[in-house]
Amino acid sequence: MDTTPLLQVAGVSLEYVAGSRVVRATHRVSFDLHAGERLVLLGPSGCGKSSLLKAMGGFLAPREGHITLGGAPVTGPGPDRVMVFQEFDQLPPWKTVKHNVMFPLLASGRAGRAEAEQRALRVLQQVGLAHFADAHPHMLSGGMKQRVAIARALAMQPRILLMDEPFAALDALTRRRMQQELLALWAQVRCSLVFVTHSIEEALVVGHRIVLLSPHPGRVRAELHAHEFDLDSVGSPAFQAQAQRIHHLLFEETAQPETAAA
Ligand SMILES: Nc1ncnc2c1ncn2[C@@H]1O[C@H](COP(=O)(O)OP(=O)(O)OP(=O)(O)O)[C@@H](O)[C@H]1O
Repeated sequence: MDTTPLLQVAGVSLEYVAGSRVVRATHRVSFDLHAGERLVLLGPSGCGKSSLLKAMGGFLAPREGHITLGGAPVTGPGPDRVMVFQEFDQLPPWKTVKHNVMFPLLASGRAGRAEAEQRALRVLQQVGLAHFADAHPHMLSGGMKQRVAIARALAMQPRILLMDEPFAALDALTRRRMQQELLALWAQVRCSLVFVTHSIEEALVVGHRIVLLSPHPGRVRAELHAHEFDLDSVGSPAFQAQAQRIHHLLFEETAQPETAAA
């Protein structure tokens, strides 16, 4: 793995202004993302995980601190960073599955029609939905819709895939299967991934590294390695011990910020 960070989040505070009220979502958060790394942002509801993804996506400018991608400041959205959301309705319902996948390629000018179609069919094959290319989203299950959203993101061949609790609305079995599929897909494409969750187990399975955020406004409480864990290690003593440790760090209100390696 390259040692120069691909993305740097340095001392980033994020705020929302609603009338005269200012809501601070994160306070001086710093972490790096390396090329080909799977990084998880884990923390309780409201700690600013989604806000950090928005900022990395270029949709929210830091109030203080800065975000750089390949050494250049992030000043807005770009096709090098794509987002996958939790909601099943992120696919325009009037477009077929194939056209949903082709749309960002065409809209961003990344590909002409023939290449967009070719890429769409290839990624749909990768996510096991080649037979549903001409179906409309309402004909798909929640898991299938999320597969289309992932295919649409991967078709863009982004440098960074930003995923905001993509499996949180799925039943437990489907969620497990989707985690497995995501890891298999990642092994093929090896793009950099930032994955937001508030599930400790999911964080350990998906992440090479976990940035643990404290409650609102989010601060970095700890950084932990999770390279050694996958779906097969769920339930093992080492997995349980690391899950316990994270649980303790998340819920121990008096704990001081620390940097910890597993
Ligand atoms: N558009 C907005 N306007 C005002 N405040 C906002 C807005 N979006 C988020 N916030 C506030 O910023 C804080 C962080 O929200 P954010 O959604 O980033 O947290 P989160 O960790 O992703 O939460 P969850 O896990 O519940 O999705 C919260 O206090 C939230 O109320």
